[in-house]
Amino acid sequence: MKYKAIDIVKYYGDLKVLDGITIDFQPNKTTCILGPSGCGKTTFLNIIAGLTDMDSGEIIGFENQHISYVFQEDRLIPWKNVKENIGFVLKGKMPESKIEATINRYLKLVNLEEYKYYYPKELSGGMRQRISILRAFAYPSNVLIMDEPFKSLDINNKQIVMDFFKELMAAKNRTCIMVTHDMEEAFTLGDRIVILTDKPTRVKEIIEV
Ligand SMILES: Nc1ncnc2c1ncn2[C@@H]1O[C@H](COP(=O)(O)OP(=O)(O)OP(=O)(O)O)[C@@H](O)[C@H]1O
Repeated sequence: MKYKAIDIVKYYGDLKVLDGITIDFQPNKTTCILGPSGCGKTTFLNIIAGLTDMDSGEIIGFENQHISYVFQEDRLIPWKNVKENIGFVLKGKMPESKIEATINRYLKLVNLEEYKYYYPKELSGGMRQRISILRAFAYPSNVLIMDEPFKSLDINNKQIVMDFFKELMAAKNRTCIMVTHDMEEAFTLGDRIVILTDKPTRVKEIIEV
């Protein structure tokens, strides 16, 4: 499967946010997108995910794909426990009988089995973000979109969650597109790094790691 964004242009009113962004995404690899705050990274991810319309350009390969999206802050449902939060996205995606086993397998992979019946408010920020990432991986998607998933974490938790992300990427083939503003994070996790400029937002450089 080829995943491409070709010459994407996006305006919000008179503001030209994206000025012809072209990127090839390598299948089953991680592409990190780096750029200054407000340059349009989230907008670009939303266009790929089909959540935001573009003014011109072409998105190839993402249509009819199962996409998992991890947002900057965890989007766990507060009144559901860990098991229910993961089970919720798996419902209808696999036989009911497989759901519990899938949840157990993923929780075990990250040593969070004992938190299965905890509610989000009973978990640390790092644990909640790990569950969000875990949920994205448990969902049978082939594309994983992540918008600064480590942003809200302190330095210790960030390292834990980044290691965990690498473990999950190694365990399962996914094409991952991750936005970050942290160069070190991009070099640690990315196979390809795309650097965007600001005003107008274009691709400045593509680095193969
Ligand atoms: N729905 C919207 N309507 C109007 N303007 C918007 C909308 N969403 C974003 N913008 C503007 O578009 C620009 C890009 O926003 P976007 O959130 O995509 O940038 P970003 O690079 O992800 O920012 P950050 O790094 O701070 O998260 C900003 O100037 C923002 O104010």
